[in-house]
Amino acid sequence: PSTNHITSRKRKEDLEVCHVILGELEAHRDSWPFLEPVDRAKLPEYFRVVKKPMDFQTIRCKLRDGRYSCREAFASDSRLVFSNCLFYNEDQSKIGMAGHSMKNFFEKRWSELNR
Ligand SMILES: CO[C@H](O)CCc1ccc(O)cc1
Repeated sequence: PSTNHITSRKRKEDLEVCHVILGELEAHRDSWPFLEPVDRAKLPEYFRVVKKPMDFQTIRCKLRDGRYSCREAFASDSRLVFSNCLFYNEDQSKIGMAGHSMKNFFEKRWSELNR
């Protein structure tokens, strides 16, 4: 089969993995700080320090709009959610602890689905 046939099957497999993981991230009990973009009106200073804000709703829209070329691009945005959180919040804060929990959950599931 031609290479683009292979790449399109690989791309379909990649997108399925992303849908599975994103669904689990959204359903996780500790996902609450990350479900929607940080509110620029409520927290303007957040956008002065966090250069690349990211959240699960934005990732869902990008996935739906076919804006992830491969599973690694999806993983990169997912990891951005957690690195932003741990940059902005103390480790022992409620949101900091949620960030650690979600990062650990993501990396565990990511390694399981990419074995
Ligand atoms: C994903 O949430 C962001 O890290 C902002 C966290 C935050 C929001 C309100 C506050 O009073 C403090 C931290």
